[in-house]
Amino acid sequence: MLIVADENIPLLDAFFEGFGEIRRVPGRSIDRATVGQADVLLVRSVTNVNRALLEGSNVRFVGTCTIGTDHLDLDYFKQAGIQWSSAPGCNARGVVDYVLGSLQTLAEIEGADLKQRTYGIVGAGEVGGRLVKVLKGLGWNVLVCDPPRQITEDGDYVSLQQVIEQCDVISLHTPLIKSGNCSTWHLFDRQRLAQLKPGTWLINASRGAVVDNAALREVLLAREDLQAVLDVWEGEPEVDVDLADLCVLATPHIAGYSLDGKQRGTAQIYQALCAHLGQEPSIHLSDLLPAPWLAEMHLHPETDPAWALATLCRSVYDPRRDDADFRRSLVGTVQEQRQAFDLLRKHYPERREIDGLKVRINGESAVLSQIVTALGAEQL
Ligand SMILES: NC(=O)c1ccc[n+]([C@@H]2O[C@H](COP(=O)([O-])OP(=O)(O)OC[C@H]3O[C@@H](n4cnc5c(N)ncnc54)[C@H](O)[C@@H]3O)[C@@H](O)[C@H]2O)c1
Ligand SMILES: O=C(O)[C@H](O)[C@H](O)COP(=O)(O)O
Repeated sequence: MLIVADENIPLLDAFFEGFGEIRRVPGRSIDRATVGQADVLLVRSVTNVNRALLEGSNVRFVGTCTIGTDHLDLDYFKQAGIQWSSAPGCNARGVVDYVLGSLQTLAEIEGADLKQRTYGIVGAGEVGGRLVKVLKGLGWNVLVCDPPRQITEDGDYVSLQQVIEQCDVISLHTPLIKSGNCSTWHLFDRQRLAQLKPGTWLINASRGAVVDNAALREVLLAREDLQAVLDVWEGEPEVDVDLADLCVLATPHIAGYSLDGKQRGTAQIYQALCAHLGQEPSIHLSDLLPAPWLAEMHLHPETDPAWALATLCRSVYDPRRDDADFRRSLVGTVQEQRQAFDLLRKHYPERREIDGLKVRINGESAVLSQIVTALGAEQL
């Protein structure tokens, strides 16, 4: 069996060498010639997989080690009888950590009290759902907008208009859907952006085109009260540098890039390929993930809760370093910037999720205990 795989998929040998030959290719270079003889194609989000790529090839299984599927032509797969799998939820916790770390930076810059703000989560699936749980666990005021879920489930959902009118912080976690009733392409267009409440913080770690980037640039120029955090960009790896300059935090699509999340993505696709081939999975991620660098923290029971929250969030992930690295890369020609965007992602430093962190409170403190539990760390 020949497996053609994006070279940036971690643990390729560990999970897939037993199936046959693995041919590693840069994701943006995967073309018809590369996949022609392949039986299995393993990609990340940068490879568009469609009829133009696959027609006439041997490929019968496509795996994407990502949550997003907007780079896959699923209608064509169905028509052509090609099996496929994504990795739902694999890096969702990494994105939650990114949002939490961003909130700490925003609060610091604005001198704001995070618990006094109203949060609007747009899209409450794998990522948004986990984020809602953490924010509600902290006792914060959260509004959730998810029209597709609202139609099929009971639950406390609000409209997008309510989010725009009532929320101080809006975090976007929808898929990129380009047509239909629940289209999210330019969900935040010029009109909606102009309606944001004074002082709103807008965070987008979903897909770039969920926000009209040109409109956001104009609105941010006109309204100094708004603050934006962008991890994803319309047209990435090309980035609107003027827009990046106007953001409080700007990062190169790394919100979900925890080591755990990336390796989990590979493991999920390995399991899906085993199922496709009717094999029992024999390789387990728990045997491969290294121990985290930071394993345990101790808190005095009288620790200031806001300091404890900030310290725990930032001990896991602080987006300011990624922001600084990214801003330094936004120089030179457009081609150089595109390459830098990909290189920052290819050589991303090790970052872990909070589940691996154990926290001991040296005495009784209900408020600290609530924070540790809400964040998802293990309280000793
Ligand atoms: N920046 C990153 O590194 C990163 C990492 C992981 C995921 N993502 C992206 O984040 C997004 C969310 O991922 P997920 O795993 O939570 O997806 P998901 O499919 O689990 O959840 C998406 C939710 O959005 C809802 N939704 C759909 N249309 C909507 C609309 N018009 N308005 C409001 N809600 C709507 C769906 O009902 C669903 O509950 C995706 O775009 C994914 O590609 C980005
Ligand atoms: O959809 C996802 O899972 C994320 O956006 C993921 O972080 C994309 O990363 P990539 O595949 O581009 O490396």
